[in-house]
Amino acid sequence: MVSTVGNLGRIQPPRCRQVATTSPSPFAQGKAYPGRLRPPRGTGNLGANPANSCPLTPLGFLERAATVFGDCPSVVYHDTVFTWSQTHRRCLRLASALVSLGISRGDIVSVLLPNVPAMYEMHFGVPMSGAVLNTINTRLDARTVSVLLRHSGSKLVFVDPSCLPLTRDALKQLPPEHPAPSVIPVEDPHEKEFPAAPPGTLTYELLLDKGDPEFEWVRPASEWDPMVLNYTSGTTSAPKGVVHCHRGIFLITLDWLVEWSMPQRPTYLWTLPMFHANGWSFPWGMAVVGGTNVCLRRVNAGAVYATIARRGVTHLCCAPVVLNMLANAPEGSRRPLAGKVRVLTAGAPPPAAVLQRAEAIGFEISHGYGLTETAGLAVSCTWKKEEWDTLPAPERARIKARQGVRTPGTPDLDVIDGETGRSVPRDGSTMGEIVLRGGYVMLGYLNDGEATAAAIRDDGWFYTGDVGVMHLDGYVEIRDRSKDVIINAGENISSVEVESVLYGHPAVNEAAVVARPDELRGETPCAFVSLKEDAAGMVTAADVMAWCRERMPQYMVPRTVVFRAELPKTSTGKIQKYVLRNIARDMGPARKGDDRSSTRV
Ligand SMILES: Nc1ncnc2c1ncn2[C@@H]1O[C@H](COP(=O)(O)OP(=O)(O)OP(=O)(O)O)[C@@H](O)[C@H]1O
Repeated sequence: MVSTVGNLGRIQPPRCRQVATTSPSPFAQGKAYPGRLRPPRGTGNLGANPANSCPLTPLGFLERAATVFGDCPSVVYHDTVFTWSQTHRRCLRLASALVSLGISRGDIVSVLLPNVPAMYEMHFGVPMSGAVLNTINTRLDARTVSVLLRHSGSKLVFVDPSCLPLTRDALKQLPPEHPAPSVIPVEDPHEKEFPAAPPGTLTYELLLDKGDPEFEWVRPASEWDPMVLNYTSGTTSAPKGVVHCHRGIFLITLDWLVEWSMPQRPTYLWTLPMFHANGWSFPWGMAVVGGTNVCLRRVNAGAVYATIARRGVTHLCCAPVVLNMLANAPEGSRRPLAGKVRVLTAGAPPPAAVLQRAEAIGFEISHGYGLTETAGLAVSCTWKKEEWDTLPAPERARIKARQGVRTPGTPDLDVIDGETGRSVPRDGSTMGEIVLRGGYVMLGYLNDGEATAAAIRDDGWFYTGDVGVMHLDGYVEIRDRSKDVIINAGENISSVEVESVLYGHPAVNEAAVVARPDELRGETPCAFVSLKEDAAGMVTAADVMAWCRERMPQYMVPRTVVFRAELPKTSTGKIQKYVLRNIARDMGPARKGDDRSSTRV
């Protein structure tokens, strides 16, 4: 059992590709990596020195925001509005109060909160105490929360009133010898349904009252010090504990402000849960640009459209499932967009049809790709305005559905053949594993050296486990997760490609394609489909197959179509393909003639 993440930290720099040089570098004697730091003495000793080697950390963004944007709104929730100088002081109070509770450098502090102001403050206040922030997905079940609390050795948990029963159940499931973390409730005066904490309870606001707003926050001793611990979504296996350091978070935060051309003082709507890979680094990013963080406890189409209109939202991030919800929202809950709303979507493949529908409503969409292990998005479908803006809408959407190129902060990205380790040809069809390297790749998985070594290999690449192709223009496109590829008589079928055709069907709301065992061909595609409300019962499996047959090679056409009212999703909104795969497997091998039958499970 651990209570700190001291076992992760600075590792050997990877062996990167060397650039051939013909003349000796004038800086040959400088140090490539900070070793023992000395003050510079003459030109022969250039390199790292105490003035250029102070640890990079995103925490300093807050102090700067208080100076530059002090009176501007920082966090908005219902009728509560904080300014940047208030947020700065509240985070210092939080940090100092944690220290006075005995929290020290490297301890884990967990958080079970939706997107409320306290959740925003945790992203600064917790690491400013020297602790490591662990945001836990509020939609998990008690058993999983218990596993995570035990695995992380968390010392303290901040809990939303809606998650208190869940937390109590989770704590009950901890083994008797495991020290239970202290629980601090975070009350929400805007939600009348939650009873007030019993008198004498140390709540979040009472804790802040005890804190010192002038606190000298605990700076990292090294930029490699762990700062956050995030568990993966558990789409393919049990969630893994990903640890990131100050340096990595600093780099990815600035990277995305550049890549998304973020202006000063945006109005940013929190539709993406901050517990999901720290909201792709935008909690820290908003402090850089003095944005207004508009918090939303519950995300549904009506609330999102209403908040966009009321607050003049300019930016939001969301998974494709939320984009689909906004695009398919019935007229009643949709409102016309008064201004430009820029949306960044990632987390799962966004079908071209969904992108097209959302853009038709007026959203300006960017698409990125990343993993919990990369602290956010490492790849972006960077838009070539002059070249692509004039294309017809379906073509634009098809191009935008590709995951794209490395962001400015990603030094290297490739798609490689698993056996030879060589780059696949740029032909848009040869599949390989997507690999990358960059300063924000995780330190590793907490207490899991084996999984860390499998993901970060001696060849200097981080292996994503995603299967993709490289297009002629250097843009990458995901074809599947390695576990989701369907192998049909030796031919690889990308489930994502089949899904994107299904999403084009006017009656389809959601679609997921998995492998079903097949007597003759090994595996065949099995499509699970939910229909839009007004199309329920109007479409048959044969209709769906006919739609596919007209748009893809015969071997890719689903041999089985299963209609469901809703598809099972992970707590981060990803369709749980392993659940569907089990259903398809339990259906038994597909036999000749099955493709004429309509299936309803
Ligand atoms: N734009 C995108 N297009 C396609 N897939 C994406 C995109 N962005 C992210 N993904 C998928 O999400 C994965 C990263 O998700 P995350 O880190 O939340 O955990 P998970 O991989 O879903 O869970 P686990 O690793 O526990 O199975 C990527 O490996 C990729 O498969």
